[in-house]
Amino acid sequence: MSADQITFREFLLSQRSQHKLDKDLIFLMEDIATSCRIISHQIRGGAFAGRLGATTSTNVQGETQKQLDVIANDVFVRHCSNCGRVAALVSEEVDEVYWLKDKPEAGDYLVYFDPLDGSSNLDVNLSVGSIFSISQLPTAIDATDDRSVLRVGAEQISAGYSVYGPSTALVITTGNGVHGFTHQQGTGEFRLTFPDMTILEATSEFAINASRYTLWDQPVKRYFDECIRGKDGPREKTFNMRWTASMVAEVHRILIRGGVFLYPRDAGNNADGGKLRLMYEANPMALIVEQAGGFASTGIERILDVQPNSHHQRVPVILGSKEEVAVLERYHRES
Ligand SMILES: O=P(O)(O)OC[C@H]1O[C@](O)(COP(=O)(O)O)[C@@H](O)[C@@H]1O
Ligand SMILES: [Mg+2]
Ligand SMILES: [Mg+2]
Repeated sequence: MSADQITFREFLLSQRSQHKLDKDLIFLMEDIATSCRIISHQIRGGAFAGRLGATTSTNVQGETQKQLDVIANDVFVRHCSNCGRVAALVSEEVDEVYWLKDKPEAGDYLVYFDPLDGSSNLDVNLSVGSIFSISQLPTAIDATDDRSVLRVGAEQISAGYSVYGPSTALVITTGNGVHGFTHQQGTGEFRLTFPDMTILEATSEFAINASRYTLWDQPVKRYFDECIRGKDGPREKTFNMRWTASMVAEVHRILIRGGVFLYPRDAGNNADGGKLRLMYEANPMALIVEQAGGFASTGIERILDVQPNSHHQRVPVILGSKEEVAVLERYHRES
């Protein structure tokens, strides 16, 4: 371990002095790191403790909840409630907004999270993760009004995700670049192993669930067909494809070696507006991708500019290497 692999706390304290981070934000981010550490432990021991498999309950998305979805949600709620500046929590696994304060003040935090992302991978031992986003209330509000959590993505003050894969990683931004940490067995510390992560502008690797091909709109079909035609096609280069069914794993791969990830709105999810959720999947990942020099779009507009109309709203997602996202936006404009 080299000396510069500083701990998560040391890193946040250095960001505090450089970028005037609020001390309460540091405490909250440490509570989130603790949640990820505990969830990582719960997942890795899942098979022994009978924590794999589904519950009998469904969440607001109409999905059957995995046992670990519920466990991870409870861990986030317990730890994020420690910080006295948190006004409300919004979780993928819970219908209503969790208000922690009756009279929230200006500047209080709003924490949005997907406690377990890629949960269909759990029982087959593939990578999953957690995603979080933090915004602030612009003004004090007299009563707990759910509309006040509908903040535009560009207002986020911090976002991040963890991946529970071969190792446990935690990747964050506070608006000052993107930095990745790896969980160190033994000490339990998250140590800085990927400082200043950046996304390659050009790539020849894309990720999409190709089994939905017949459901796609023309711009996405055109993009996919051209990638598949490779060197002999209009793109004149060979493309590789990946699909892990876990957004966190896709985004982590893109931060490390570039690429583009798509979950478009299609004939199958059109009524819902898409598959992935704006407030705790698309927005945090869009902030991270943009902070790393990539771009995130619905195909039509920048994800961070989407005005939310519900805290479980879904949107089309196209994110990653700038050049490929630009091609896809152009195909949407031309269609
Ligand atoms: O089942 P599909 O179509 O492959 O969808 C996979 C996508 O759904 C998700 O699993 C949705 O997230 P959750 O597991 O948190 O519900 C994404 O992580 C992933 O990109
Ligand atoms: Mg998810
Ligand atoms: Mg989830």
